[in-house]
Amino acid sequence: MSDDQIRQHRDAIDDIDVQILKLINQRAHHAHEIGVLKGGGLVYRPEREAQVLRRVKDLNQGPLPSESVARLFREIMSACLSLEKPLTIAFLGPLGTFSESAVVKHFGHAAQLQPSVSIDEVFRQTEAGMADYAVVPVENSTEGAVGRSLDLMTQTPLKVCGEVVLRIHQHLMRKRPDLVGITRIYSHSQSLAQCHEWLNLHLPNAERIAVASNAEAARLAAEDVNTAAIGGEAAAERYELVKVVSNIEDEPNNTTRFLVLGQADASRSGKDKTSLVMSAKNQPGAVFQLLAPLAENGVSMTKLESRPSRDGLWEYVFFVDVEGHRDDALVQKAMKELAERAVILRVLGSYPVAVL
Ligand SMILES: C=C(O[C@@H]1C=C(C(=O)O)C=C[C@H]1O)C(=O)O
Repeated sequence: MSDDQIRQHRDAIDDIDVQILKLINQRAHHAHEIGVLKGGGLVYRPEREAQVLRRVKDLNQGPLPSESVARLFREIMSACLSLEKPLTIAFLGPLGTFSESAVVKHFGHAAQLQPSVSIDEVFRQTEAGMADYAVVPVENSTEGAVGRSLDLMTQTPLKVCGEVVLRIHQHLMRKRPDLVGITRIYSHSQSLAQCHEWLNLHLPNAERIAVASNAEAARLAAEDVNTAAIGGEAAAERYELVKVVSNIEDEPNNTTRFLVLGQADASRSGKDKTSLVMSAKNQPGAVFQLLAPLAENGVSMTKLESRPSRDGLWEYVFFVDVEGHRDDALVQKAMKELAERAVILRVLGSYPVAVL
């Protein structure tokens, strides 16, 4: 291709960029006007954002992949929303954790990050209004439930208004670019567990030390050349460590699911989920009977998780996710019947199925 042809294409791109810039700012103007009309009420509307993202994915005819288009619009909306009001999001810090990646994936880069020292603190700050939303991990495809998040979910007045599904890649990182002389490996207990087989095979003699977060692990590994950390890309970058071996997670489809909590849940988006927590009487067949109204009303269950109840020995609470919104007729009917059978039934919130 000649220089002349390249110049023609670049001229075309320059013209298009002028139009894109103008259109994005027109969009931002409308978002700002909507913000004024909301009059200080809730500015972030998860159901609308999910609809915008689904629509552009459906309309997209390429050559850009729909996932890329959705990511671009995620950032455009993030910037537009910050004109209405910048959102502050609490998550398990420090910076460099997978929770931070989940926040950015869901809210875009215009959101203000508020790293907290523990999952308890994430809930507390959001409940106290020091953060607009909380993002907490609830389950990992390899390791199962994140107990602390679930326990806190039963007590909080916050509502679930979204979910984030994040593909997790774990890397072995340290100051040196090789595996020589590693005596200790730091990581969060979940990450250590997710890389258990790889560690048994490649570093069987190194001591495994569980610490509060992967970012904390990376910080410790940066201080001592005889140690290593396991964590994500963000942790390696933040502490300037070499990724000696990438993708060491035992399960190739390793994903973590996070929930977004705020003062209210979401309205219907057309493709929603509802999270419930309930407890059954301590008698044979109780769980089966408890859940029967879901099947009888054709409401699909996407998750069932049990946790020991904290106020009764050998009593259990159940976390159940169902397809549909709490305003859907069949979901309402099923919940009414569930409420008659359960000792406790609480709706944690309805929210759009993750789009990104
Ligand atoms: C503009 C609005 O406010 C926010 C920004 C949105 C956008 O940029 O499209 C969508 C939903 C809201 O989170 C709206 O409610 O429509």
